[in-house]
Amino acid sequence: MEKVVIADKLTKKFGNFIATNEITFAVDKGEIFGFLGANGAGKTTAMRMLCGLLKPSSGDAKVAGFDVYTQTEKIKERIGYMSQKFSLYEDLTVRENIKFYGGIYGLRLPAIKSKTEYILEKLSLGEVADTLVASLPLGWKQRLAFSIAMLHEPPVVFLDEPTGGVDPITRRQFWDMLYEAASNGTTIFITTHYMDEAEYCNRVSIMVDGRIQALDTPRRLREQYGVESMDGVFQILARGTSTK
Ligand SMILES: Nc1ncnc2c1ncn2[C@@H]1O[C@H](COP(=O)(O)OP(=O)(O)OP(=O)(O)O)[C@@H](O)[C@H]1O
Repeated sequence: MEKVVIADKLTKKFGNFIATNEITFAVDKGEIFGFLGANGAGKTTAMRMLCGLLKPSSGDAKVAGFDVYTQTEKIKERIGYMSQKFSLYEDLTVRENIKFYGGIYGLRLPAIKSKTEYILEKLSLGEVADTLVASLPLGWKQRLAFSIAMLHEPPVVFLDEPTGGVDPITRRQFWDMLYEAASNGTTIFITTHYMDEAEYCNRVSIMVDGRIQALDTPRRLREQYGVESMDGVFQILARGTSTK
């Protein structure tokens, strides 16, 4: 199986403080990999290193076959990225946002046009194509932001708490998009605080104080810790408490 994200003892120190401590894992092509941890565990730091935005202190990592020390520009071209504070322009329309980001990702005008039609149709946004993004419901904005992160058809997409602030049904609709992208071979690397979402991942890692404390399928983690849900696993590992 092709490995799309590989981290080998990847470490980031800020002065004497070790934010990410020798994390090691490999994510398969088309896998949905959940990257969990309590606030301050080091997830964002790790993700920024993998996206080529922050130089590691030590260890190695490759994303889409490129090295995080020496090939950061190539990595940036080949990844999609969406954060909780996703960067849609609220004062542009849906159509204008797609066009703007298409241009940033280097798509030509005909490709932008066909992608625009595809996204409008797929997300049933035809009626609001010329409406300002500011007036859309949050769940619609999140799905639009994900579609825009996928405009240049990256092999891997990094999602940093992409579904914050919406209800479980709206989150589920977002996850339908993730499953479809993954089944088409896109690798999904996602952080979340929602444990229903952790259950949806193929595999989950849980970080505590900069280290990966557990990494397996949700089912095997539940079995290993003898609990009914990923929330139970998370409480034991990340919060140091048991809810059994
Ligand atoms: N530039 C920096 N300089 C110093 N310390 C930093 C810096 N960036 C992050 N840290 C520290 O590293 C630790 C890990 O932060 P990080 O943002 O990676 O955690 P996180 O798991 O993403 O948390 P959250 O879920 O709150 O986003 C925190 O204690 C944070 O204060």
